[in-house]
Amino acid sequence: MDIENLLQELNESQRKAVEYNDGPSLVIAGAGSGKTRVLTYKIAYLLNLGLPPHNILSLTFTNKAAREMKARVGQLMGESVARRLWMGTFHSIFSRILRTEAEKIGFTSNFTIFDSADSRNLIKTIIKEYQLDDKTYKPARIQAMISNAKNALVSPVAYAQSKEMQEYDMKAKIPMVRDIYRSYNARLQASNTMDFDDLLYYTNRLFRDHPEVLKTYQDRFQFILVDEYQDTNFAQYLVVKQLADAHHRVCVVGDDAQSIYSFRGANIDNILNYKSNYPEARIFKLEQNYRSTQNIVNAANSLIKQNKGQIQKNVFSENQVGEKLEVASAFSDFEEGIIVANKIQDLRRSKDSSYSDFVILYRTNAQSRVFEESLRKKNIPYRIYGGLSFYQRKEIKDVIAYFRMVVNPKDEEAFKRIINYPTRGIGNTTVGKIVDTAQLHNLSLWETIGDPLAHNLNVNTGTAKKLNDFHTLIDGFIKELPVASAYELATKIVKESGIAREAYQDQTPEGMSRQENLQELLGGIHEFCESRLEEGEQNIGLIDFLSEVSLLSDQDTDKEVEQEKVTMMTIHASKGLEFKNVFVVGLEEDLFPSSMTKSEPKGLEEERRLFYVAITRAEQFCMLTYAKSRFRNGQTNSCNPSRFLKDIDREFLNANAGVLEGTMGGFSQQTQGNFWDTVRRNREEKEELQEVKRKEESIFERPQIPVSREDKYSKPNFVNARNAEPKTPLTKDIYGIQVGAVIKHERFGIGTVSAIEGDAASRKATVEFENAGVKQLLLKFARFDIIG
Ligand SMILES: Nc1ncnc2c1ncn2[C@@H]1O[C@H](COP(=O)(O)OP(=O)(O)OP(=O)(O)O)[C@@H](O)[C@H]1O
Ligand SMILES: [Mg+2]
Repeated sequence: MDIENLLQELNESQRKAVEYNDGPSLVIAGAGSGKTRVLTYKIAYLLNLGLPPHNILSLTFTNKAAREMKARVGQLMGESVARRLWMGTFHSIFSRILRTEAEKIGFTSNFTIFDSADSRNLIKTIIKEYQLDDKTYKPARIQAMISNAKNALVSPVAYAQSKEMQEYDMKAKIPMVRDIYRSYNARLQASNTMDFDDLLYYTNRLFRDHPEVLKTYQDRFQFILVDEYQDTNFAQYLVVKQLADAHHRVCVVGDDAQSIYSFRGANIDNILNYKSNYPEARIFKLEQNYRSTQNIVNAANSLIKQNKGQIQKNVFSENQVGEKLEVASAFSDFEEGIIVANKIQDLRRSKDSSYSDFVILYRTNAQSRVFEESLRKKNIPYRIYGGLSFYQRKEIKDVIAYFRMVVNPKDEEAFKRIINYPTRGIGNTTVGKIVDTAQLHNLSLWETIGDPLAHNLNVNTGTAKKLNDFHTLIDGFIKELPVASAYELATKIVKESGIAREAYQDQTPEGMSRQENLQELLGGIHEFCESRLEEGEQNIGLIDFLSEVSLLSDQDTDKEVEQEKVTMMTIHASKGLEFKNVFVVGLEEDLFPSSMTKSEPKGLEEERRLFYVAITRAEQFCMLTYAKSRFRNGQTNSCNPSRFLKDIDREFLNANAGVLEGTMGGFSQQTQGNFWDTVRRNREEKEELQEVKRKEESIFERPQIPVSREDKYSKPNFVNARNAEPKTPLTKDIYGIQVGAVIKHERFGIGTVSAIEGDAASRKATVEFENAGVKQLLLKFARFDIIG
């Protein structure tokens, strides 16, 4: 595309921001003003200037955001160029770098990644080994403390040496945290595994300790771009700084009013200090919001004005004035569900909208349940985004543990998960012995069972044989690793491990669902291989699949937005997205703002920013709802409307008489002195907050209501946006396809089926496509809709 035409699609300030590339720049602007657009167009602009795509590093907050940006750059500059960009989340980009450089930091390139549950399990084990009381040393709390330390780049040694940390831990009566931290890290390293925080921590260490490596990456990344900069933490900030130090060609965009991740260590100072880091930095402000109506923008402005600590911004919209924000009160959470479902149905008819134009945003995942019910009653299709993720399901985690074990046999948590799954008569006592022996000899669990006799593993011959069989089984898979594709090896593992047999013997509904999930997993791996092959890569092994899967975060567990479904998600997950119609629900004191944030002004301001993020997702219509009673923690409580409703200027609200009555009047903000407190002062608050949040999450875990499989969870789209059409289920004669049927295939477009052959898994259709010629589709994997 001609670059001049491209720049025409920007306003004056955006254009200036895109064209300035001589040094560091910061785009600071309110929601919907085109920050992400500036980054995307800047990439196109740089490519057009001749900068090779592999010299551009672009960091986003979610994999989904990266995919979208890549797709857009692809449209502008061609797909093959877009593919070569270094574009992804901090975690995915840095894990890629760490795999290449693993040896330099004491790992090997096949390291596996612990998810949060694995980390917690290891911490639990260590607490037990130290014979500490887990009521005092609460694993969740210790995990949060270690995570905070890592994000602040405090190593176990530095932790142990810090007087401040020690004083804090003594006061909190948990003086052994430093020992737990040390053991935890040593164990991770010994088992060649990293937790999520390590991906950032070790990248920093790598660059700090290996200047020659840093130099390589500084040279590679000639231009660095960061979206959602307000939510970067110290480790992320520092790694960007190190990379950009050589050339200062870095552009970050963000909005301090949308900083909502301080509980994960995000530090808004990064935005505020940008200018002191780079005195020569140019700052660009964007003021025009292109997303929302004037009423929505003005309402959001009036809300965020109530926060003391923020950079002054002027945000306006020249779109239509639009409708006022509607406020609705319900007698109960149940009724709230009905109100929202009715409104969706009305609006869909009156505005001829599609279901995918609607989103329901809530503060906590637990709130989705009532909406699931009310939408289902009305036959409104919906999708929960970031709900119980496919990869968190037990049977899937079990299979993934096998994969991890095969890729990295030292992986301790994976070992423990599968040593007796499917049941093979290796009990806890034996596992205990293996763990003890491993520690005694400084070996991994895997090495210990490799030669039980040599290591004096005190087990009887029967058990020794079982261990030996297990070892042989896994070893067989390991041998296949270099030669088999991810799909081939995964299929072999599912079969030969006995997992498939176990699932297929179980004909209960749960068993059937397990079978479907296994099928779905293998189908997904197949697609993954196919799409990578299409992208020109070769030898797509299990390790490639595993790297991709381990980095999927909550926000990425989506199916595609284009589907004809109402979306439900937490506000945290909605960052950066936009929808025509937005419902922000559960606007009640103690829920939103949540009870644990109310007592401190900083917490309250963050909650208010969260509300700001929610409202600013809306393009045309926004409804705010609250219930007067709600079922929580096993009982029905009466609730008061959120004080935030009062924060919005009445002129932008459409509230029936009495709806706003009882909202907290005259709530006065305490003066906060210096809003951005020192790290030290924050620490206690943050930990407490995290602890309560975790607790809340576990209390509120969504009860599982049997719904259709698709709605029950959402499977991450790790392939790419091409999987846009609803997936054909993988069961038997499901294809329901006949000769003569007209189908729409996601890649080949429209075509007519001319023949069908083969049985069950190998059933194939020959299709004459209008524009893609004749193709044979393996129905098990083909993605299409029957349209006639
Ligand atoms: N100059 C423009 N002309 C037309 N549309 C625009 C322009 N700038 C931005 N938009 C559109 O406005 C919407 C918001 O833009 P974008 O998502 O880039 O904003 P943002 O500042 O990143 O928002 P957020 O803070 O929510 O992440 C998008 O749909 C984008 O395509
Ligand atoms: Mg954005």
